[in-house]
Amino acid sequence: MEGYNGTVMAYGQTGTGKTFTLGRLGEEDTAARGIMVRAMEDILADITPETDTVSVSYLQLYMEMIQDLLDPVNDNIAIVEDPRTGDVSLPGATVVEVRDQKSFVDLLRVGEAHRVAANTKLNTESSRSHALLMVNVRRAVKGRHEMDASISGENGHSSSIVGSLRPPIVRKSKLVVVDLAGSERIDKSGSEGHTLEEAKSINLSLSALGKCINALAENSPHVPVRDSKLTRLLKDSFGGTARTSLVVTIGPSPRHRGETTSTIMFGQRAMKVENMVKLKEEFDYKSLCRRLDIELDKLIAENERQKKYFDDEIERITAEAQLRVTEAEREYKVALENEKAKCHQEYLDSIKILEEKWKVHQQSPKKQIKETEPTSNGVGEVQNLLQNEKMLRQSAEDEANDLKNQVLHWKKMEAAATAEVVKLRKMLDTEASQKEKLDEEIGVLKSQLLQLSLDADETRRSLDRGDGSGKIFPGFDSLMSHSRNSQPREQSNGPKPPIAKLFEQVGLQKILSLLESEEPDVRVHAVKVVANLAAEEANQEKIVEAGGLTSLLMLLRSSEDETIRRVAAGAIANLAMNESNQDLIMAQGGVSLLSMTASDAEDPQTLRMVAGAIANLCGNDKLQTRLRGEGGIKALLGMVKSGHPDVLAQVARGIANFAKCESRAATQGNKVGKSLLIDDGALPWIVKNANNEAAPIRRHIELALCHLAQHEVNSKDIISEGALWELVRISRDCSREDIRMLAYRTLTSSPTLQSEMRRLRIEC
Ligand SMILES: Nc1ncnc2c1ncn2[C@@H]1O[C@H](COP(=O)(O)OP(=O)(O)OP(=O)(O)O)[C@@H](O)[C@H]1O
Repeated sequence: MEGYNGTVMAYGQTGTGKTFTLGRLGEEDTAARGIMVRAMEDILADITPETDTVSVSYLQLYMEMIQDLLDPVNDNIAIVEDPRTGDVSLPGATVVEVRDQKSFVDLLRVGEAHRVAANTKLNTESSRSHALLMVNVRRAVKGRHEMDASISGENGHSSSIVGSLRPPIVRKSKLVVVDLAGSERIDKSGSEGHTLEEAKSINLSLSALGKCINALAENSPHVPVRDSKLTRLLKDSFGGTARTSLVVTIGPSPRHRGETTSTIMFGQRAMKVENMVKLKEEFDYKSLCRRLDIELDKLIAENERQKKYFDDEIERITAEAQLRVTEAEREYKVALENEKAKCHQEYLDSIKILEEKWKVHQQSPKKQIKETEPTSNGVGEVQNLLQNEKMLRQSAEDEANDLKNQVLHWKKMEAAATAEVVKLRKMLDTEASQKEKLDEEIGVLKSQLLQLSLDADETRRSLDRGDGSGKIFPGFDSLMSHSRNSQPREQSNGPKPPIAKLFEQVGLQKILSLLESEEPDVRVHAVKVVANLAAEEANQEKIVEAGGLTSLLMLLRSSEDETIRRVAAGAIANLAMNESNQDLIMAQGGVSLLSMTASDAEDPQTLRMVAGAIANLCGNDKLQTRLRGEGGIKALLGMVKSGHPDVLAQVARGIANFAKCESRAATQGNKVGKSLLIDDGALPWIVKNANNEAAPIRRHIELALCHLAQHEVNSKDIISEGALWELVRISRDCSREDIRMLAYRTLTSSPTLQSEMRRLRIEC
């Protein structure tokens, strides 16, 4: 009952064994245990203490008051209905967690002791109240701990962030066992006074229950659940979402013929009520909140760490640049001072030399008169010295200019360093805003994935309910409409479906990359989205081009999750509608992977998807031999074990496609030998199901048989396996005129079949 609600009710005349059937503890004789004890044994046997909790409330409805049988002082418990889900609960009731069978039996004993019993004429221990045992089982769905682990990993990969926003799922199951008070006629039970009031109250609530059952059985738009507390409490149990079993008890005495008839009629009416069993899963938002808090703390710490790193880096670069500028200025000043000092010294030395020469010249006048030439020589020397001084000045100026240039160069470098710092700051700002954008994008992606997953689950549930629209699950839709030229479904007149929106906003590449996510849940959602996209013919080529087919085949090969394999197979089935994709599927070993999936799977829906994919490949003339060589036909025939009509319909379609291709090849002279289908042992199954009551299965098989019989070399097997009789039946009775005519033409054109028919005196 994991994730589902269940109800067991016992209804019947007083004293006929309702409490006997439901409530016996069977302490001395285990064979005498009632349904309550046995049900709890079953539940406890399936419990894993790490993930599951089982809790019990035990109540009685007495005179329209709900009393807690585990705490009788609490005798006016209110019924609360969840306006969103319609679930009924009793928050005021005592809830006791049950860990073993013994503690449960002790609880039942306490409850039974408090149950109001009064003597009536009919039953010395007649229960005067309706007793309700409520067992709640909560199961944390597997795999969440892995997600937690990845969140606590060092570098939060984006896919793990996506996963962290998916709340853990709790599967809630509720079993309600109702021991109704006796349905009796007041005069028979001899009720008087207070007991009469009890009887009236009991009859009132049971008649309210009867009215609800009648309304539901007749599909009446109004069901009067509000007429009594009993019907309000059991609202979910009839015509709701629970699996409901009704036990009716009757007395063997002819005296009670009237009660017996009305009890049986009650049961018959109740059998007409159809419930829609619904899986109860809830998100565990508290645990998600805790996880997000941790995630947030981590992101804040990471953000602060990065900010500090960049601040330190800016400080370091600024200090370095400053140091280099100061060093350059210092070097320049020293060099300048040195050069100045050197020039000054040279200047002083030159002056000194000149002064000395001048003195020598003054001290020897005669020589000066005699040597007219030397005088002119002295002037030349001065002129030379002045010339030298000028040159020295010039070189000092040049060097000063060099140094100035150097300072200019260093200043430029300082400006470049400052520009680099500004650039780094800008880069930081850009990165921060990109991070913000990415965070937003991830948020959108996560909510879209969540929404899509809910949509996909909802459509799948709708499919399971089979509400007949036939267009609920795009994968299913396309799978069934296997015509290669099928028109694309609804064009863009109306609002775009969520998948198409996601496709546009997120991009195919990103969606496909999620197929390889570490997170199992993200993989599940991603494969569902890809399967939905693959249902649209317009997307199929893009998916294959972007490597989606390879990823889907990889999932078939490596995933251990049944849902992933089922949805991946469905997506492959849709892609296999296209002829060029069929070649690619074969080339990438798709047939072996599909066969392997078929042999491992038990879920009929997985088998249906796999069979659908192979059936599409069967319709390709060029792939016949390879498909069969890689075990495609064997895998297809192996799936008939499932017995599920949806699976059988796909198998039959595959066989019909294959037989048609073979017959075409035979007509064109490309096939000589016997049918590969017959070699692989398909004929006995074909004969057995040629008259299957499900029209889609029957139609495909009839076609397959006609195609097989068209090739003369198959005739002997057709006769020996008894398929001739089926062909004759098809030619006479088939409601589809085209198939009827095909069978007739086949029979009349085959010499071997004709001679056998003459031998058996059969006429078409
Ligand atoms: N299958 C059975 N075999 C033997 N004894 C039975 C059986 N069914 C009922 N009884 C006996 O009949 C008596 C009445 O049964 P029980 O109390 O279960 O009836 P009930 O339908 O719950 O009555 P009420 O509606 O008045 O509570 C009990 O003594 C019980 O032991």
